[in-house]
Amino acid sequence: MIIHPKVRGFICVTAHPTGCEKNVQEQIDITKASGAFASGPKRVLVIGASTGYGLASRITAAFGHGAATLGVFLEKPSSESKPGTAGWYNSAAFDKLAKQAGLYSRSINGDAFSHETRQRAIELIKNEMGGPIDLVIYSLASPVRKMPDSGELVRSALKTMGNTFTASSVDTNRDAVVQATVEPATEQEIKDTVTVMGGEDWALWIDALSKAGVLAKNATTIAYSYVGTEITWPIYWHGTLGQAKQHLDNTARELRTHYAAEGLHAYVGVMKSVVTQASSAIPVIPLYVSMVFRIMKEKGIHEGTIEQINRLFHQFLYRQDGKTPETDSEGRLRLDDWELRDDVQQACKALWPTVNTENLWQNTDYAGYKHEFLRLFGFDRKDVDYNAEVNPDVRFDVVES
Ligand SMILES: NC(=O)c1ccc[n+]([C@@H]2O[C@H](COP(=O)([O-])OP(=O)(O)OC[C@H]3O[C@@H](n4cnc5c(N)ncnc54)[C@H](O)[C@@H]3O)[C@@H](O)[C@H]2O)c1
Repeated sequence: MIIHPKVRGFICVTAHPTGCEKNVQEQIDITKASGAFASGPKRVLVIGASTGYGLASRITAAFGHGAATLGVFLEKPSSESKPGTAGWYNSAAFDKLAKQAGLYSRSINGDAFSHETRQRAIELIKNEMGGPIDLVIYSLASPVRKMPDSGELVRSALKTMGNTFTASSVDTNRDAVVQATVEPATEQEIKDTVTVMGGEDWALWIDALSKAGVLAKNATTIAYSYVGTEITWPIYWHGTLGQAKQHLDNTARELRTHYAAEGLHAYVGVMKSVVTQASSAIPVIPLYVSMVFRIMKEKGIHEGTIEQINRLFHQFLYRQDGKTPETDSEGRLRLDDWELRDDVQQACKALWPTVNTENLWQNTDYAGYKHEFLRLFGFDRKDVDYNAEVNPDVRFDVVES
């Protein structure tokens, strides 16, 4: 099959296996080059392990610390007419490269919200991993959750609260700056978004692992969050997603209290904005990312997904001096500290009202955004011949759930 990008709205419906493998290799190389890690986790469970922050976490744990990793994700292999998803190819590449490096790697392809998937994970930990999990990364991004007991499908809504909000956004199909209007959510939509993207499922995972005796004493768990800035607050932090993320903050507090005797360290990690499949789908974010990337690159403080997670492990979770990580007043780890620096945000605020379709490419890093978006699916790499035949049917050691 010859595979080229086919972009539909904010998603690319094709992915390239060779490009995805090279992306994974590149993240491994960056992790290795980021220096020796202090003592770290031994057995790691990553929920949402195939793309974005979850994949970067799996790579950092395995190739930075030599940890055994169990990854959970929901991806599709290739079919007769279609290549597999990027997360499928990333996970296949990770599995191959981890095994080549002598690292334990297992993957479950299934719905992380279901009790069955939790049971599958517990069985694998008990039967194969040789000890309990000492780090649980929760990195799911999903628009829908099938409730584990009732089977009901609950959908999240990307909406504001209170008033309709209109702001500049970029239509990535037409490369045009447009005005995007986001409607206020109903009470039900707010509740549903919290059900899908809040902390309930994270707590169910921790409960299940703990009850099954496969969570180590003094284990760490972290769920990723986003707070952002005044520019994105109306759509994110002050919108339905922000409500869900505040629920995540509450869940972290509850987990710390509930599992105090077990010494569980439960954190929310507030991350910077990066280009992922999840963030591309949120109005305003791609334009904000194009702006803030330009400013952070100019200041020499730009980080991508893997650099953020490397820093999370180095400077927060597994510090050389063995100290507990610094947190904000809410107990969260702030990896968005550089993005929120005053000089960065002042520059963003000054640039924001001036950006239009004509100056988009010059005044922002929109080119960088487009490039990174295609890279998510294994495209736009100079070292891959996209006109060459490639086998889309990539198999690896994966447990279907
Ligand atoms: N992208 C950003 O800029 C950004 C910034 C801060 C925080 N975050 C947070 O990081 C977390 C991960 O987001 P991302 O941007 O890396 O997203 P992503 O789209 O790259 O990854 C989502 C992962 O979830 C998995 N997944 C989705 N539904 C699933 C299901 N039902 N069962 C099993 N796996 C499922 C996917 O397979 C994938 O591995 C989210 O909580 C997000 O809010 C993202």
